Amino acid sequence: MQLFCLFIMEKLNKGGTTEARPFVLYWMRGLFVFHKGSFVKIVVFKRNYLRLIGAEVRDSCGSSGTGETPQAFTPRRLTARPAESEHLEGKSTTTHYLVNSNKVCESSLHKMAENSKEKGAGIMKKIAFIGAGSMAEAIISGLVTQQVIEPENIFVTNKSNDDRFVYLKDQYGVTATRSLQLLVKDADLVVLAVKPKDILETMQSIKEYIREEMLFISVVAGVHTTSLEGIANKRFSIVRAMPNTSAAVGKSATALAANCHTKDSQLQTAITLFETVGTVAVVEETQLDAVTGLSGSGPAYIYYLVEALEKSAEKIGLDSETAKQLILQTLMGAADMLQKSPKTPAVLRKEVTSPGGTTEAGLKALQAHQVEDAFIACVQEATEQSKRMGNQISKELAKYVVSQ
Ligand SMILES: NC(=O)C1=CN([C@@H]2O[C@H](COP(=O)(O)OP(=O)(O)OC[C@H]3O[C@@H](n4cnc5c(N)ncnc54)[C@H](O)[C@@H]3O)[C@@H](O)[C@H]2O)C=CC1
Ligand SMILES: O=C(O)[C@@H]1CCC=N1
Repeated sequence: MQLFCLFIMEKLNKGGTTEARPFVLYWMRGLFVFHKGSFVKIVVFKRNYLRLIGAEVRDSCGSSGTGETPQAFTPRRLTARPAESEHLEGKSTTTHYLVNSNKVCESSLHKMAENSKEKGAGIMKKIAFIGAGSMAEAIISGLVTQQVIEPENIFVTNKSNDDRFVYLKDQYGVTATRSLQLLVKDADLVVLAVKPKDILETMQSIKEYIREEMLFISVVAGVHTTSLEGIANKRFSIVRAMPNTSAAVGKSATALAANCHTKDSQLQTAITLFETVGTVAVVEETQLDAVTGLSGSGPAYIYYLVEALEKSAEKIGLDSETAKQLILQTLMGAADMLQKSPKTPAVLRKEVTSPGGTTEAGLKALQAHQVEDAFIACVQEATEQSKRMGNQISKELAKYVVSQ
């Protein structure tokens, strides 16, 4: 089984570049903690750095983003929690208490949390969340847990769910309001966390409150910064973020991309914010579709693998509880090996594979079913879908901008 984990890691890496390894590894670890439920912790693995992959991006500044946007001169790093689908109706799937179970990382974690607090204390006086769902709650939980900002200075709004307001107030002590003026007034940072389908309506309702000096963070999949600027009909600092649901356990692998109006200090604020819920990589905006296909959607691929392993365990006669425990520990062990060992996934895989042994027989079955190709196609298709969604929304917004 451990071998299968290494195999998946190898295949997912093949869909991108070797630079994707820390990213893949980080979300795998996040999944395991999320899956295990009771062993929850916040870990800010700042050593997981990603390098910028040079990419051309057109922005509202009318120029290529390469070398001009703040990310071009900022160290690229991995650092990064989910919450309200409307169906949750006030309830939450987010784990609220974050306990550090990793002794090795303890001192550096505390140091980093202190750094985040220090940075946050100076930069974040008021944060407004538009959308009070899974992603918003995940981030709020990280900020409150790490005492980056006083909870009452976190303002949230949603479309119509009052139970959700009560829940968030009780759980985190945040200020919930439907007054957009109160929400955004004096906010240094606005986090847009609505579904892509609600973007037009949301931006229309808040555009009059957007000020040039404010930092706007969008976690909305696929929606380009130029589309957000276009609909607001003004130029302002926007950082797009692509976290994943492992943010719920402080283990998101988040990627950020800033538009050309974003100051370096504002990008640092965004990094600090997402470091409270995991790791952060700074990329060009054009890379966000790939990030979405790899690590944004990534948790689902691993859950799918676990479902398949659970089915296989049943077929070979193991009881489900024993199988669950074996699968989870094998996943966690493989993730730890990948993180702590200098060996590549391929070398680690070979170490499990005795010539003529069981592993070799199992791997042959995977190859016969073209599992490698399937994983590569999976990540590529998810990436293409992110592009398609983004382009479709850009077109819809363009129609709106022209006709308004
Ligand atoms: N679920 C995931 O794994 C990930 C999701 N994302 C992105 O995060 C965003 C939010 O996702 P979730 O939190 O899962 O969604 P959700 O459905 O849980 O929450 C959406 C929130 O937006 C609010 N909303 C809708 N229209 C509004 C309006 N006009 N004004 C104010 N609030 C409004 C809803 O009331 C709700 O509170 C999406 O754009 C998604 O692409 C990004 C990364 C991963
Ligand atoms: O499936 C989706 O579209 C969103 C974006 C990344 C994860 N979930």
